Amino acid sequence: MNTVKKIISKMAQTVASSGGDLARPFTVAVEGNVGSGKTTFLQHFNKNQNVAVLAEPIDMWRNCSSYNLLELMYQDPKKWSFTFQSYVQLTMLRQHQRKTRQPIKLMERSLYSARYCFVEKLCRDGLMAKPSMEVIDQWFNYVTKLEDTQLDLIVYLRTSPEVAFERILKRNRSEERTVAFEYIRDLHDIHEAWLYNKTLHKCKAPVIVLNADLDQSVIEEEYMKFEPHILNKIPLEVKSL
Ligand SMILES: Nc1ncnc2c1ncn2[C@@H]1O[C@H](COP(=O)(O)OP(=O)(O)OP(=O)(O)O)[C@@H](O)[C@H]1O
Repeated sequence: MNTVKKIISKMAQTVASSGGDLARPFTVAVEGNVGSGKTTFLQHFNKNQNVAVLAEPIDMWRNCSSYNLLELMYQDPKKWSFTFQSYVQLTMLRQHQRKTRQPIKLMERSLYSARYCFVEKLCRDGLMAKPSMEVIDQWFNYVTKLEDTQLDLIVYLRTSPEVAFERILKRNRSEERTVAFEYIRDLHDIHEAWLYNKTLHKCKAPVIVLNADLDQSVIEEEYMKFEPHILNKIPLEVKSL
């Protein structure tokens, strides 16, 4: 056996004995406003056998030992936001740490959008008390230093707030019936500041921006344009945001 074959064979044995979980996979977070089409985007990659697709743990938020934390948060944000965000942080951390056999991991949202977009919004609206923010932040700072929580790429599904809001109205999710356009507009502005204008918070991963206003009938073409980067076939230059 030549040397290269020996190395490959040794690597294969090591991977097999470790259950396929050697290094952190190439990790991509799919971000964008509520209603931006993250689910549709993930479905496109679901068929690829090199990609582990991790949907947002929204079902867990709706059923935490039978409590619907998402609904409680929308009904009374002042009372329930800390509880909800604590649980979001825990469930997101689990997603980041989930072992996968595939070399690419595509996550719907991340610890980062929870903190930089949603907690940011609660803070701006005065809906989360300062001591609660401090606890969320200390947890966040601690867990985002772990190797498992690092991101290699962010895909930003960029929509106009009007389109996102229209989609939310159309899907008619029961917990979201009280969502106002202003909420979506503010979340849009925060996503823009974080991922487009890069004026809010630091993040080490490069960002790909997709036009997610496009109709479902043509959006596949937009996905295909960026697919080689998402599948890490053409790595993007790493720049600090
Ligand atoms: N960290 C968070 N804090 C508060 N609410 C959150 C948080 N993450 C998600 N949500 C809420 O959970 C619901 C799901 O929103 P999200 O944008 O994550 O997915 P989505 O709208 O189902 O995705 P898409 O429509 O892009 O496929 C929304 O009602 C959103 O407001």
